[in-house]
Amino acid sequence: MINVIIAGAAGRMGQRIGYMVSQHPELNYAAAFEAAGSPSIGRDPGEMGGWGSAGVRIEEGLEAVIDKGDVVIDFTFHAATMGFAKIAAAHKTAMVIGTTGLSAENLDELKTLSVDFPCVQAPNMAVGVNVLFKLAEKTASILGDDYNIEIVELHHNKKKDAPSGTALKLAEMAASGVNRNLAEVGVYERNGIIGERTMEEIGVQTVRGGDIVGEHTIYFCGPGERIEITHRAHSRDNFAQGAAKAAAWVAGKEPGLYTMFDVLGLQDL
Ligand SMILES: NC(=O)C1=CN([C@@H]2O[C@H](COP(=O)(O)OP(=O)(O)OC[C@H]3O[C@@H](n4cnc5c(N)ncnc54)[C@H](O)[C@@H]3O)[C@@H](O)[C@H]2O)C=CC1
Ligand SMILES: O=C(O)C1=N[C@H](C(=O)O)C[C@H](O)C1
Repeated sequence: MINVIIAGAAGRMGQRIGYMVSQHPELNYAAAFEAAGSPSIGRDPGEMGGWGSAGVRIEEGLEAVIDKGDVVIDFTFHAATMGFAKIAAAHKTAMVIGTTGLSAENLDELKTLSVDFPCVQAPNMAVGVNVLFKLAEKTASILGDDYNIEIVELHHNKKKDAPSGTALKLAEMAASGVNRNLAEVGVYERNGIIGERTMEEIGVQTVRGGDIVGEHTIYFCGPGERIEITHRAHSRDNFAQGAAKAAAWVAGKEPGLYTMFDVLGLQDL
């Protein structure tokens, strides 16, 4: 069995990942931890989530549990994630990172750290979204420069980062399909007398409200027609299943930075 350590075990994702790990035939829920001072410390994450006993108690900090597992699954907060990655790299323990809001500098640092440990990092671990990433790139490359590309994402009112990591990755994939650099053409807000839209720009807009789990639409708007491709998450379970799948895949792999395309075999599509 592969022993799994779950970071942020009391969080919305940490809870569902715990359940999926407990159900996975190759995975064992070996340890859980939370931030210092969390009221969940000492509690059983399964009992907290209402799915039975996980057989572990939530501890404080990764250092307390790092020797108990083969892989750390992290869906927490970007500032914390980079600290966990340093600890996992030092212990050569595999990691699955689903936390979003990582900066370009964070991702560069992760790449450097990954010479010492195998790590899967992806802003969305649902199968359907990873297919959508590929569709965005292909559709953009087929339609070319005559179609305006716009992305709209909707999430719950507790989400801390914007735009979502998924929307940013969608924009990056579409930009790659039309040979543009997202850093140069991404537009994240429009307000006032902004003038006509340029053909090059790729718009990314954010909606926050209620308990929306996550929705992403990419629009290709051309002369006389438009294509809209939407992914809607009905619950957090697809993300959590993807995280469990990634953990089973990455344990024992060679050091390196991997994505869900590697886990799902979509790299060459
Ligand atoms: N890649 C994917 O498929 C998905 C990624 N996410 C991302 O996962 C992250 C978490 O999302 P939610 O679960 O909704 O948030 P949440 O706020 O419900 O859970 C985060 C948990 O991390 C804990 N935490 C924060 N700092 C910590 C630290 N230093 N040490 C240990 N635990 C710490 C918090 O106490 C909390 O329990 C976000 O960045 C979100 O965008 C969410 C869904 C899917
Ligand atoms: O915070 C969330 O909830 C989600 N975050 C991810 C993101 O930022 O893309 C993935 C998913 O849409 C849910």
